[in-house]
Amino acid sequence: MNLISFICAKGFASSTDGADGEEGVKNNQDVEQYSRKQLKSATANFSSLNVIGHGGFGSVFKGKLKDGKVVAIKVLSAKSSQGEREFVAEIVAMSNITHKNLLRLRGFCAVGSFRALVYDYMDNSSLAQTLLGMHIYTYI
Ligand SMILES: Nc1ncnc2c1ncn2[C@@H]1O[C@H](COP(=O)(O)OP(=O)(O)OP(=O)(O)O)[C@@H](O)[C@H]1O
Repeated sequence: MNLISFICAKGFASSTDGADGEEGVKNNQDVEQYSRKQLKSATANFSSLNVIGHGGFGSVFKGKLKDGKVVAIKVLSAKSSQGEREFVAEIVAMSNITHKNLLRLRGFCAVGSFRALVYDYMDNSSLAQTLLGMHIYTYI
């Protein structure tokens, strides 16, 4: 059994909604397994127009799923130092946490050598609101 099969066998992949928006830290939110086709159609075939950032994992695309949900899709780059273990570790760790101040991992895609993580999209204004809500002040 490979690592991705392990995730699925453990029951992380599901098509039902998790405890979105609930307060407190919850365990085992549902994490969906997306097909590459679903992510392609969400991002207009991973159009460079939809690239919103780059991180250690690879490029991040803004996308819209069939259900209308706007998401951030992190596609693992061949150049990334992160590999299969880090990919699986992120899914296992994030699927165990639901908190109003943390981005929700909605799902993942693992087809052939293609790997992607799908998060709720957060725009700058909601990020600023979250930070204000956390009462973060800077002292000079
Ligand atoms: N859920 C999200 N919603 C909106 N934009 C996002 C989201 N996740 C990532 N981004 C954008 O993509 C960029 C890269 O994010 P990413 O998490 O891959 O890298 P990072 O924050 O530099 O962390 P790391 O070094 O761990 O890869 C961010 O700076 C942000 O602009």
